[in-house]
Amino acid sequence: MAVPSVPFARMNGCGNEILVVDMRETTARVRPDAAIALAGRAETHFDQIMAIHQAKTPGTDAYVRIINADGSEAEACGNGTRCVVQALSAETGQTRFTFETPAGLLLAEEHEDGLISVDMGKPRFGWQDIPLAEEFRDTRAIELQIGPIDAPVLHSPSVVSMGNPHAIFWVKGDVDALALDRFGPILENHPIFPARANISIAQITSPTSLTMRTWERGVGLTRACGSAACAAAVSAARTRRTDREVAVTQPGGKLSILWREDEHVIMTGPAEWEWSGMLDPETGNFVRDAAEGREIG
Ligand SMILES: N[C@@H](CCC[C@H](N)C(=O)O)C(=O)O
Repeated sequence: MAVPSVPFARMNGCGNEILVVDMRETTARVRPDAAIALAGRAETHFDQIMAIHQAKTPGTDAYVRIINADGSEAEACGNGTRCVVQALSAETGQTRFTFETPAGLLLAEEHEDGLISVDMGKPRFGWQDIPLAEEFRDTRAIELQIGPIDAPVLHSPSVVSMGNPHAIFWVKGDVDALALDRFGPILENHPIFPARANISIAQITSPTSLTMRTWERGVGLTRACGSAACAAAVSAARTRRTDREVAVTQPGGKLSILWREDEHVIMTGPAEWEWSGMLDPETGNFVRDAAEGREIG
């Protein structure tokens, strides 16, 4: 039986390329093959698909699945969540949302200035939570390095779960100077990370700011990664490199991250709509809307 097409919007959060797909009127799912096909085309190339499904739990606004460009599913996506907020608030005027994801609940709010805050929950630091393949008592700096044994290029990352696994390598110099495209895939798939990991390199630029780049699990190099920004901010504060509130600069833009005293991490930043269309979630075939409308529903 043919699956009806569903509306989708091409958006970005600080340059993180997002397809917001509205699955609320169908029981179908975005198939991994369809995602891979969409990621492979220049026009619909994306880092994550945010598939919005009917809410499963009373009190929540939607159930959201997060699909990486390689068809794998992720537990968290900060930049994509802001895009979902913007798409739904454009449709309904609602500004506060509670989303359910496979990893739990996310609270989000659009502010008057258009910026969007997402409560990304509490970071987890236990080695089984991240997860790591073996016990590390101190996850502020684990024994892992890349490059010659006596002159490693990258070493001793902080590791943390923001719902999804992150490793942050601290560097003194320019984050653009390192070949993350070469080291990223090796580290993402390193045996120490049984669920793979998002790999970032970060430079502290002041007690309230850092600059970073990320090799995303299931994607590759991205212009921004919200959960990685949270992971870096939390790890920087935890290792006394910065305060608990920092401005994070990534190639695609800036995010503000606050690690509150109650341990919740609040990420604030923009989301941008680009264009809309209709999509077959089983094949990845799509048509662009002729008239550039604003809503996805
Ligand atoms: N871009 C996202 C993170 C997406 C998920 C990640 N690739 C994973 O597999 O964990 C963000 O903004 O957080």
